[in-house]
Amino acid sequence: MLAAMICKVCMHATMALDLPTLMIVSVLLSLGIAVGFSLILLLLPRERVLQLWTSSLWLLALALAVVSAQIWLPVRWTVVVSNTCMALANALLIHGVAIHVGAKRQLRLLALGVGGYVLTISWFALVRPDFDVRLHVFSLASIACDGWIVFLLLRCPALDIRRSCRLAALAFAFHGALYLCQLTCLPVQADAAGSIRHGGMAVAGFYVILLLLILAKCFAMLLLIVERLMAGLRRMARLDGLTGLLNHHTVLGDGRLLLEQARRRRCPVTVLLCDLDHFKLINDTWGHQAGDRVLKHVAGLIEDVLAGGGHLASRYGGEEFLLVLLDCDVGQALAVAERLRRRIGGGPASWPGASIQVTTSIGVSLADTDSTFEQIIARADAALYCSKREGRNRASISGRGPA
Ligand SMILES: Nc1nc2c(ncn2[C@@H]2O[C@H](COP(=O)(O)OP(=O)(O)OP(=O)(O)O)[C@@H](O)[C@H]2O)c(=O)[nH]1
Repeated sequence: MLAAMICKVCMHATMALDLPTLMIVSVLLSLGIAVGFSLILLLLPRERVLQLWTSSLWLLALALAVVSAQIWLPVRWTVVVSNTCMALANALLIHGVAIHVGAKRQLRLLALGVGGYVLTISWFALVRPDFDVRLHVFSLASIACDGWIVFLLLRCPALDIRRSCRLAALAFAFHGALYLCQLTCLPVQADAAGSIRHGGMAVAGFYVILLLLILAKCFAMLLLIVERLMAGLRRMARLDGLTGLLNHHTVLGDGRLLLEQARRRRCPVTVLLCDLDHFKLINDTWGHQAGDRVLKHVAGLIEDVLAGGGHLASRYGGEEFLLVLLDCDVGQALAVAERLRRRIGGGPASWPGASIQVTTSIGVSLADTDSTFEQIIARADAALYCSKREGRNRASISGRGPA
């Protein structure tokens, strides 16, 4: 009974859907989507990908409007103009996806594709008019664009935007698959002169599903932008804006987690608290911006020394850095502290007209079995104080004094 009802509805839709109606629906829909994207662009005017996709959607709306105007304009020229707009729209879409996933931009290949497509369509519209060939070329080009986009989305290296990339790839893959079906399974096509009814329910169904998939693609594009913005916000909330290391709040949370996991696996954890020596003097001598430069320089050295190994590196306060070393006993931690101290003391930060020398004092504290993370940091702080008291530019171990 349900199947009969669905059949009835489809039959009704088929009878109601002739090509001009469908074209008007498509134009209105694409205009609505383009306006929607433009409104979002007003909120995010610097979003390069959104700029490209919004332009692409306006071009798509223009292409459909030109096709709808075939009743009043010379058909051949409307075919050329609408297909040119469509090709440019797809090029902007692909370019935006490439930027979104951080892939290499292939502007030359895109320009070649657009040029080749427009020339082929123009040939079969102006020189040797042939509707069937044009339709096949259009379908093949759509499949190629969707395939290109799916390829880019699935190869996206960033973990934090991978979910939306996969969902969007699905929408584009369905869109491409629909054109593949059209190319291989639909013998009778609707054209400007005819109506969808000539093609029967299959052709009407194709156009209805096509509209739905275009909507799905647009939602997928929004999803891509939303997830990337959210990932950016999450990153900003976790990191220190100046150095790019973890910030105070994040290292406390991540450190507690790391400590719990390490205790379960019975592997040692050590905390290093580093404080730059006489940093106020650097600010007073060279200015605050030079001080910032030194902080970035030191952060780079810390990242270098701790590369790999699952350790945490953070900017704990103004000129204080807290490091949490996983799977490191006191001896290994001290070796890391010494390496870091020598790297920082051995290579001055470059600043216009000067190179600024800085040293660091370090406190080292091993996590025992029952202290909280905060208590371990407090012990590292006491050891750091010991290093400062003993003359700076040295590392001290909690409870043992200078190494
Ligand atoms: N440029 C810059 N300076 C900062 C920043 N955060 C804190 N500071 C400065 O860091 C300096 C820290 O000074 P103090 O706490 O006296 O420490 P110190 O001069 O390093 O002396 P010791 O630690 O005893 O060796 C202050 O002058 C702060 O203004 C920052 O983000 N950028």
